Amino acid sequence: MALAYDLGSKKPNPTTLISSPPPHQLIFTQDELKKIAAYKAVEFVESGMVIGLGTGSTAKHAIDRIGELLHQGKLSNIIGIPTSKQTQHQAFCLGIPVSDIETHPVVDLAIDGADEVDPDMNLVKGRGGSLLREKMIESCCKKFVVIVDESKLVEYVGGSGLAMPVEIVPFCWKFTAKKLESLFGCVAKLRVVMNKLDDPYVTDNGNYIIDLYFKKDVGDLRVAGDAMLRVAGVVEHGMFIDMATTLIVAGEFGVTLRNKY
Ligand SMILES: O=C[C@H](O)[C@H](O)[C@H](O)COP(=O)(O)O
Repeated sequence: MALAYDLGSKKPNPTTLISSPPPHQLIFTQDELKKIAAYKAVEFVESGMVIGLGTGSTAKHAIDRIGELLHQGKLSNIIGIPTSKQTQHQAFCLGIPVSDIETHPVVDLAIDGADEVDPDMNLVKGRGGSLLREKMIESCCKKFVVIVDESKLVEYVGGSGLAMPVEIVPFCWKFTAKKLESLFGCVAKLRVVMNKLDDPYVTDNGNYIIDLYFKKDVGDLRVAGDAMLRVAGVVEHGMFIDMATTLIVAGEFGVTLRNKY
């Protein structure tokens, strides 16, 4: 075992390198790295577990793998809790039995991707539009395994310069967007359907997404998150603060695994 990089964090680094790149280094595509991280996470899945099934291109690989292991008889009695309609459909197609957190309020393990991961394992999620259901499910799981390729690692939340998604109610959305802009000095854009610039993107919950673009670090994440939630019209934000318990990163250096708790 060897210790891996820590992205400049001053804290002791508990990251463990669990596999090294092959001697004649292969170049993996980003999707291959996502798949490597996803397969590693599925090693945590045991028969009889209730599993939170994430959303997005990385989580998709994990769900495919769970379906494969079920069909091979290597896993049994799994119950999946999908974090989106898209994931529910995937689980259905793979024959993974599904439920929800009303019927199964205790989730053993959730596996999901992320858009950004900071050195404290705080996340940005929701660029795929599923942040609300993800947060509802992943906040009640015993273990939350986040799977990413190395491109998702940032020095601070918002550090990629890309969107920080916020789910809002459609009613007077421009008013809510302006409030968020003036509160944080950021740029707020309504998410629209790809190739249909006049059609707002509508979440599984019938809401809109406002993407915030910050010019600098938002500072204390809890303070910023609480301030967002105090804006009437905001349903939830995409910062997942202190929720991830395990982080699996796949990169050209190999795969690292880091436990927070
Ligand atoms: O709403 C989408 C989710 O938060 C995804 O987990 C996140 O956007 C990462 O997606 P991907 O694995 O496709 O990069």
